Amino acid sequence: MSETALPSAAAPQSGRLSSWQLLMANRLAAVGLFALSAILLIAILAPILPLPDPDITDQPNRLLPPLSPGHLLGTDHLGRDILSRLIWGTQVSILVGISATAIAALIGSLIGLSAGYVGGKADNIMMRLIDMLMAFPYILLALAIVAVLGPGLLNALYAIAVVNIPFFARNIRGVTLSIRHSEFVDAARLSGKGHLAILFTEVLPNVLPVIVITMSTTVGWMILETAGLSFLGLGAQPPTSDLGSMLGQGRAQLFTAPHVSMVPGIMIFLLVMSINLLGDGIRDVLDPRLRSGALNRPMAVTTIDRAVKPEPRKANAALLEVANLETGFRSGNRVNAAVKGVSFSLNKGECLGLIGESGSGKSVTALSLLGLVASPPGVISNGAVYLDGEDVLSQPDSQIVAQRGGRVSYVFQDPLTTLHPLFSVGDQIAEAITAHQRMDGKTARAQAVELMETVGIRDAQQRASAYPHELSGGQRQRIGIAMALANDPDVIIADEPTTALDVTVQARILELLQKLRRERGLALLLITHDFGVVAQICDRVAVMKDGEIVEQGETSDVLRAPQHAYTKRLIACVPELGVGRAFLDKVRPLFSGKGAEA
Ligand SMILES: Nc1ncnc2c1ncn2[C@@H]1O[C@H](COP(=O)(O)OP(=O)(O)OP(=O)(O)O)[C@@H](O)[C@H]1O
Repeated sequence: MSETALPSAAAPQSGRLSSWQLLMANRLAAVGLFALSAILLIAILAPILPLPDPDITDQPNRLLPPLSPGHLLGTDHLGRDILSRLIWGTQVSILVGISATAIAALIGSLIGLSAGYVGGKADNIMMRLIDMLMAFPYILLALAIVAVLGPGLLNALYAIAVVNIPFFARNIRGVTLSIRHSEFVDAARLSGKGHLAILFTEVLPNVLPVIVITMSTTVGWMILETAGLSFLGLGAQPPTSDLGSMLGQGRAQLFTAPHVSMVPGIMIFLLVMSINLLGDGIRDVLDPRLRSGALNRPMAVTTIDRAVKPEPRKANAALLEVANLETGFRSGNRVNAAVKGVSFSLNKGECLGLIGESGSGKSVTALSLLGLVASPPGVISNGAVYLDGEDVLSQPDSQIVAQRGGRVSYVFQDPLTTLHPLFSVGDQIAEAITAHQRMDGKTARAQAVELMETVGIRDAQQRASAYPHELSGGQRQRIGIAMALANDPDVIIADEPTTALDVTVQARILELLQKLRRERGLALLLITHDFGVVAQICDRVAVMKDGEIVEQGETSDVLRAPQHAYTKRLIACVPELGVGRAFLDKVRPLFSGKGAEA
């Protein structure tokens, strides 16, 4: 983690940027866009430019060099003006390339969408046919198609489109497969939507960016392939010419008049290069992670931009003390504060509950403690986090990384998303151990099994080989706790560790945390939105609202005499069993009163 200066608003790291800004921030894409725009403009303006007819031959003036009077780029072997042929030929090449891409994208995407969505036998048959197409070398296949249809620009276009259909079909099928059983698709199915409606309103919008990206990255390739067929005399037929046929006709004069073939060659290079650079840029812009700067992040560190550096605390400081912490998220030039001047402390063996409604800033506070708020866009703009009196946020990155999972560890809300799906849980706990301690794999694995026993997993030896998806929600959460305990930490931050679990499993997990706290003298920062949980295990509680702590104190005191209206409402939300209507009557005035805060 580093104390970095605020990057300029124009830099891609500065938060959410518009698509245009993001594209322009990518210099190569910007160069590609300007080069392509210039080429397109000239090609479009071809009919009104003062150019000689590209097909008029002039034998006495054949093979004139560039910069000859009246012929800026010289003439070819029939005395035709190369500049005029180049501009008209570029227009033809672009039109053919774009049309071939559109045809391949349309047919390939429809095949991919239906194969991926329907699955089963239909998918198998379609994909095997696609495999057969892909098994031929593409140029051979294109040549075979042109041989059957006959030479000509239109037939070359069809051939190039056909050989590229598999590319689209495979890509789109893959994406469709991955989303066809997503929750939102299942929800649409449950709502009674038909297959076609689901395919076009639920699946297609999610696949569209991939189609656009694939098109933008293949159009250059298709122009090149069409030029290849024309070069071989199978594409554009005289008098029509495209860049490939110009290149082919110049081949015979390669040594006597190299400009005849070099000029279209350079244009093909510029055209394909600019399209590819722009295509790569568009692909990056369409990736939502890039918009937040996620792909620019070098590592999990939070930018710290504090005007005032805090003093170290004196001796006898609390184990963990958070002083006036302010964390926000950059959006363009602004920083939107998510945590505003939060202060609390936690002693050895103590449990502090951090409670508040969704979005009140609990997780951002917890992640700020060891610089885990992703930057960009996160930034800590004020305050300090003291661990045994030393400000963690002033320490070098290596020291902070060593504290993570070492002295302070986290238990996250949903272990299914935080555990690696491809490694056994035993290996993952062992990895958490070896990340901080030197030991051989066998010892680490044995310790992992011990930890699994500590957190109450039966048949730990055997279950250590299980993968996360083979365990129940409660077991996975126990694995999360075992990983947090791996290096005997001083502080455990548990971010809503029981939210995803049913009440009986929740009670057992809370009991386990309580037991570990007593036995190991752990300090526990428990993040929750449930006062019932706080009442069950926390010594003290801090209530958060809109990024601020509005009230804190001993749990029993806060429960008995809450001071803030918001705390009263949170407490009132814990239902009492068997009270029924009386509970609703008690709660209703708290939420409908004129003075009640939103
Ligand atoms: N990456 C981000 N970019 C912009 N704003 C963010 C980001 N992450 C969090 N926020 C904002 O910070 C605020 C606090 O979020 P936080 O996740 O801390 O809430 P929370 O109290 O933990 O909520 P929950 O109980 O739902 O997990 C929210 O307004 C949220 O929109």
